[in-house]
Order: sequence, then C-alpha cells, then structure tokens
Amino acid sequence: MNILTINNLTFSFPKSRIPVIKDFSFSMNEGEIVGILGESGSGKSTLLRLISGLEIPRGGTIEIAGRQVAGKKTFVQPENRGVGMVFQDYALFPHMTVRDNLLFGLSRLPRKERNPRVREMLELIQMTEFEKRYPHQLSGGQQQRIALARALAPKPELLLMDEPFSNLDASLKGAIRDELCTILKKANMTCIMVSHDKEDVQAICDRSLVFGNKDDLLQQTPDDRELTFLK
Ligand SMILES: Nc1ncnc2c1ncn2[C@@H]1O[C@H](COP(=O)(O)OP(=O)(O)OP(=O)(O)O)[C@@H](O)[C@H]1O
Repeated sequence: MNILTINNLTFSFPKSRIPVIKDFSFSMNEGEIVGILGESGSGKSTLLRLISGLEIPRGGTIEIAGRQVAGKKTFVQPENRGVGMVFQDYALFPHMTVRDNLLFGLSRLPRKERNPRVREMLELIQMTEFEKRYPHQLSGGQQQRIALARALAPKPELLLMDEPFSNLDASLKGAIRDELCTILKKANMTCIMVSHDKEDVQAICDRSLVFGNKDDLLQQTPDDRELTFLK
C-alpha cells in the first residue's frame, strides 16, 4: 500500500521567486524507510514541513494513506494528517516526566487506552523503568528514544525525522542507529529521515534521495553507491 504520494509539488517562500521545491514527485510504500540527503539549504527540511502541513504548497498534491492532505482545494491541518515528527533537539517538554511526555499526544485516544499505550511504547524502546524521570535526567540517547516513542505513540501513518542523530556523540550514534532501525521495522513504520550524514542513511534506510542545490534530484539505494537521476 502507498503511504505517501507526492505529485508535482512546488513551493517557494513568500517574496522569493526561486522555488525551494520544484515539480517534485515521489511515493513510498508501507514500512519503507527513505533517507533524504543533500547539502545545506537544498530544501530537505522544507519538504518535511510541507508533508507535515507546516507550509502550504504553491502547487501539486500530497496524499497520505490514500487521502489528499494538500492540493488545489484541500489543506488538512498538521494535527489531522497522521504524521509524527522527531526533531534534532527532540523537543521533549522539560517540565514533564517521560510518562507525561508520552501521554501528551494521546488525547484523542479513549482514556482507558492511554496508559496501556504509554507502557507499550516504553516496552518497545526498552525504557519502562524511566517512566517517572524528567528529560534532564536522561542521556542524549535516552531522550532520543523517548522522542521517538512519543512520535510513535499516536500510531501515525508516517514518521518524519529531521537530523535525529545530530545531538549524539559518535560513540553513541552507532548503537542508537541500529536500535532505531530495529524499532522502526518492528513497528512496520513508514519513515522519512533527513540527514547530512550518508552513513546514517546507509545504515537505516531502504533507499534514499539526494537533494542538490539546483533542480537535480538524485536517487540511490544504500547498497548501490552509484547515483542515478530520478528525473
Ligand atoms: N522562513 C523562510 N523564509 C525564507 N527562506 C527560507 C525560510 N526557511 C528556509 N528558507 C530557505 O529555503 C531554502 C531551503 O531551506 P531548508 O531549511 O529546507 O534547507 P535544508 O536542506 O533543510 O538545509 P540544512 O541542511 O541546512 O538544514 C534555503 O535556501 C533557506 O535559506
């Protein structure tokens, strides 16, 4: 099943004549993990913001799980898109415990299902004993796992991660990367990960896109280092 379908997406910031995203088409199947690489300023974060509904496209369409969320006459608000996000700074609420951070996104779930879902998420990331801690009492890697659990808790159709490892030191990164990959595959999550690090993408992703600073968009797979043009 197609989870994400983007057709001819075009976007430019107000007052700018040059599009950041131009005529971009792309689709993803359920359970697929795709990496987006590319130099600084090439539009990687902007693409995630368009998919999650934080920016309005100038043209083209975005469908998530078969439902149009952005198009000529359609714009579904971010909270109704079924998209989870993990940012580079994790954006955990510092004044809330791990448990409350996870509960935060579950307000739509019937009350009696919320606690079991929190528990299920903590088990998935193997952090059940950290339920009562605050973010500052966790290591960078543990905070990263909580941020991931919080994004997965409401069962999003699609998970977007923007530079999820940039705050981790090199010694932690390898282990966290493998762990993340296992968790995502276990949850059969469809996921896009933006990174500037080719190694991260090769370790986790099934395939990847490379954004250039012109119109050239390239496609590669982790196994195939030869870059081939997508369009
Ligand atoms: N709010 C904004 N207003 C105008 N231009 C913007 C705005 N945000 C980003 N841009 C420009 O849009 C382009 C794409 O930015 P974007 O953040 O998507 O790049 P990126 O590939 O994620 O970069 P990085 O790897 O540095 O995070 C850049 O040229 C940037 O300067």
